[in-house]
Formats: sequence, structure tokens, C-alpha cells
Amino acid sequence: MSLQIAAGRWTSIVGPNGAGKSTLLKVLAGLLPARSGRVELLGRELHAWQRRERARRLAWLGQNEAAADDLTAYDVAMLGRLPHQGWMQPASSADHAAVEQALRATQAWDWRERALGALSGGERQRVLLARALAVQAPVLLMDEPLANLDPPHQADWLQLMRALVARGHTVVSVLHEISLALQADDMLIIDRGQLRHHGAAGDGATHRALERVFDGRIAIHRVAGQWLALPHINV
Ligand SMILES: Nc1ncnc2c1ncn2[C@@H]1O[C@H](COP(=O)(O)OP(=O)(O)OP(=O)(O)O)[C@@H](O)[C@H]1O
Repeated sequence: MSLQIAAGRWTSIVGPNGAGKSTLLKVLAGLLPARSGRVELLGRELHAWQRRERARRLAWLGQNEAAADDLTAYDVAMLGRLPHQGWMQPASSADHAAVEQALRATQAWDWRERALGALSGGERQRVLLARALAVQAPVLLMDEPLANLDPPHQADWLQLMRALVARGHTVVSVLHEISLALQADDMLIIDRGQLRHHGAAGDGATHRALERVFDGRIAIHRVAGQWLALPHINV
């Protein structure tokens, strides 16, 4: 695969189950070694970055991530500030401000004192999203950020991503919900470990590539001003 993800845009990665979407995202994050080739972040080889510097620039939200269930939501979000903190140094007022802003942005502020393990799946996801936002990194990589989120919170997430991109952040997200993925600026379509298409999410060529990669089992339609992926159901 050879690709360049545009800075200051939101790119969604889509494709069938097992296509390699999460694997690609992990390689981009430096969490999996690329077997060959190289990955660059902001024009510099990923592994040439000093780890703390890289962690400040790259925020990560994984799929079904294990997290310390006995920590409060507030302390989980504060983990996102680790790259900004010195060894054994207490959190600064900037750290607390970033955590509060992130928890409020994901509407998780009200349960900041509750343990992560006591939250519902969607509530937990919003705290993990807040942890990624608290990093205040220019690049955010997210694997299934909408898992367990109800439709209003999915819409909130979309708005949040738009606001981040408007402020110059780069967002890359793996999404299974194609209609939501179609709201991105750009789309990477992956199948069987190969990049099948890379283009603007609103382009007809991207829509045809999507329909192909899902064996014609979906069709992209324009409904109420939005692109939607509708499944073909034989009745
Ligand atoms: N740790 C691993 N060890 C071995 N094989 C793996 C591992 N993780 C993933 N794979 C395999 O690599 C392929 C791609 O997996 P990946 O998780 O990247 O797919 P995906 O596109 O994200 O799928 P999904 O839509 O189901 O989440 C799959 O065939 C999977 O079984």
C-alpha cells in the first residue's frame, strides 16, 4: 500500500470484515511494525520521532481497548495528558483544563467521578474518546469510535470531528457504518489487505468502488442532502 493521508482533513477507512482496516490504522500509529516500507508522520519517519514527541502529535482510540476499570472517568481522560507531563509531576492547570474540555465535549463530564468499569458501553466509549481528545494532538487515529454510541451521540461525534478538522486537525477513523463514513472528506477503501480506492467521500468513483468492494450488496443514494449506504435485501 502506498498512500498519503491529507493533513487537516478527515479520512475514513472502510472495507469488509477482515480487510485489514485495524491493521492499517495500527501500522499508522506505530503500534504494529510495518513488515517492509515505512510510515511518515508530519513529514518525518514515524520511528524517528522521540516517543513523547510522537505521543503528543498522535492521539489513539483503539477498538475494544482494555482500560483500567477501577479508574474514574476523570483519571482515564487524564491519561491522555501523560505525553505532556514530566515524570512524577502533578497535573498542571493546563492538563486539568484539557481534561475538562474533553469530558465536556463528549458529554462525559457529569460522571467524571464514576469508575470506568461502572459505565455503560456507550458512556465508556465517550470517556475513551475524551482521553484521545485530551491529548490535543494534531493527528487523531480512531478505530470504531462510534461503537456503542446512540444516534444523537454519533451525530455529536460527527460534529466534533468537523470542528477539529476546521481547527486544522487531521482525523483518520475506521468506521463500519458506511453512511457515517461517507460524511468524511476522504475515504480509503480496503479489501483483502489491498488499497482498492482512495478518493473524496462525495465522489461517484468512490461510491462505485464501495459498491464493488461489498459485492454490490449495498448501494449509495442521496437522501435528504446526505449520502447513504443502503443494503440490498432480497425479499
Ligand atoms: N493479532 C493478529 N494475529 C494474526 N492475524 C491477525 C491479527 N489481527 C488481525 N489478524 C488478521 O488480519 C486480517 C485483518 O484484520 P483487521 O483486524 O485489520 O481487519 P479489519 O478490516 O479491521 O476487520 P473488521 O471489520 O472485522 O474489524 C484478518 O484476517 C485478521 O484475522
